[in-house]
Amino acid sequence: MTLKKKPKVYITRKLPDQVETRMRELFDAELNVDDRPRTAEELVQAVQQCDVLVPTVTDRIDQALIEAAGPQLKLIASFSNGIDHIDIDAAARKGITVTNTPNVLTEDTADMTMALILAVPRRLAEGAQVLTTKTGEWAGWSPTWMLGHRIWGKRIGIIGMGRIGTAVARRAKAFGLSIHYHNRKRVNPATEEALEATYWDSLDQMLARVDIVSVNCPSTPATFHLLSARRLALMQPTSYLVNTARGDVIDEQALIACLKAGKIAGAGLDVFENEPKVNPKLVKLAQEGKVTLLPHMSSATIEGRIDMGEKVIINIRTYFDGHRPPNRVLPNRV
Ligand SMILES: NC(=O)C1=CN([C@@H]2O[C@H](COP(=O)(O)OP(=O)(O)OC[C@H]3O[C@@H](n4cnc5c(N)ncnc54)[C@H](O)[C@@H]3O)[C@@H](O)[C@H]2O)C=CC1
Ligand SMILES: O=CC(=O)O
Repeated sequence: MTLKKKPKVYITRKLPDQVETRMRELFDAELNVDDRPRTAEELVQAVQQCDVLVPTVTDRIDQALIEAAGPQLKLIASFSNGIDHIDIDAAARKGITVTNTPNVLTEDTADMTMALILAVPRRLAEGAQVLTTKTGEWAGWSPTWMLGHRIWGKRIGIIGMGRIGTAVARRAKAFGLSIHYHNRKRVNPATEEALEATYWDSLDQMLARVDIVSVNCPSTPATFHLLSARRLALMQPTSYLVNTARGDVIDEQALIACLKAGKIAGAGLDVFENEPKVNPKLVKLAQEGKVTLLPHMSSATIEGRIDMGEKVIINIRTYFDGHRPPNRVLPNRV
């Protein structure tokens, strides 16, 4: 699809300066310099005027919005890896192409997942807090104070052995964890062999046998509350749960109940069911040292965000040059 004039591109959030500069050069770009999240009404107005919408994970691109779009809207080039905020089927029905930005944030997200895997059993946030709130005063080293749990030699169970899950497995192996995973399908034998990974067809069985569970699958109808009250109850009381994927893969209320009852030892969460709201009960559990909470920042590196912007630009350019954009998301492929 070739446009004679520059495509009108509506970007919903502030992006790194160099990405915005390039977008201004290439497109008729409407930026959001104040970074105020756009309202549903503003998004409706935008899709009635722009050729390309560049949303992020904080925008809801649902069926109603897509149906309200004008005929000129051809492409939704999301500045995100996950695409659960977009109704891909509704877009396909309207002939709108959807793209995302995979790969470039894999390693950053895996790093932060590993950071949580280390932080929760080793009480990193609690320890850091001691010196932050007490203005540097503490009683000094003690043989029995601030004891956490060793992760070396333990078993990690990864749910979703895709790009990020595999990158987490590589890191975890280097930290002396044995790798277990559950995925829609088994990964190729070479990857399994390199990671010395054990595949569990049954998620239930894996949950009962591992010490740390890492959630790395997308949010889809099939993964909604995949970690339900029943499945959380299968985990060992000494085990930990880390989620850097999407909040709704875990039944958050059930997780809170499990943590309060001591049915699992702790959790590290970067994502929440009702972002940006965080359940106050989770905040309280964080204050008690039972969970470590991060504000959805697993992919937050400047390098990653610039690369994501570059991918968005390539997807838009390729589309308007008449080719299939490299990161096209197809319906029913989530
Ligand atoms: N916290 C953050 O800042 C970030 C979070 N993410 C999240 O991480 C997710 C994963 O990203 P990638 O690894 O790049 O995706 P990917 O598509 O490479 O991997 C996802 C894996 O999950 C598996 N899967 C899907 N449905 C499943 C199910 N029902 N049961 C078991 N396995 C299932 C897939 O087969 C695939 O192997 C994204 O969808 C996004 O939600 C991604 C980037 C940053
Ligand atoms: O959560 C972030 C993403 O890009 O997906």
